[in-house]
Amino acid sequence: MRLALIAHDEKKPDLIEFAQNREDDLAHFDLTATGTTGKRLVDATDLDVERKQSGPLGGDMQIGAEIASEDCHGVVFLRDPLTAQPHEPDITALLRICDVHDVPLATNLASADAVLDELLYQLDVEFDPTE
Ligand SMILES: O=C(CO)COP(=O)(O)O
Repeated sequence: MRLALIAHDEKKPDLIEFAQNREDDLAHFDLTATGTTGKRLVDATDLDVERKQSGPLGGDMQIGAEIASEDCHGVVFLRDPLTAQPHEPDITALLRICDVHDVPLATNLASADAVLDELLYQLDVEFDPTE
C-alpha cells in the first residue's frame, strides 16, 4: 500500500515529528514524498522514501498523477494555511484528485494519525490469513 507524505516548510517539523513517532507504523507502507519533504524524512528517520520533485517544481502533480492511476492509497499533506504558495493550483488539484478517487487525505496532524490508523487497519484486513 502506497502512502504519500508532504509538508509545507512551516509544517515540516510537525511531519518529521509525526514520522519519528510513528516510524514503525509507516515502515509498513511504500512511501513517497515531495522532494524537500522526502529529503528531510530520509535524514531524520530510517524510512525508505521515494522522492518526487519539490512541490513548486511539480511534486504535488506527480503524486496527483499516481492517485489518478490508483497507485497511491493515502496522503498526509500538512499544508501551511497561513502562507500563500506559488503553486497553489497544483495543491488544489492534488486535494481535488484525492476526492475524485476517494483517497484518504489528512491535512493536519490530528487527522494524520486517524488516516494512518485506518490504513493500517486496511493492511491488516488485506493480509488477514483467516479471511
Ligand atoms: O510544496 C510542497 C507541497 O505543495 C512540498 O514540497 P517540498 O516537499 O519539496 O517542500
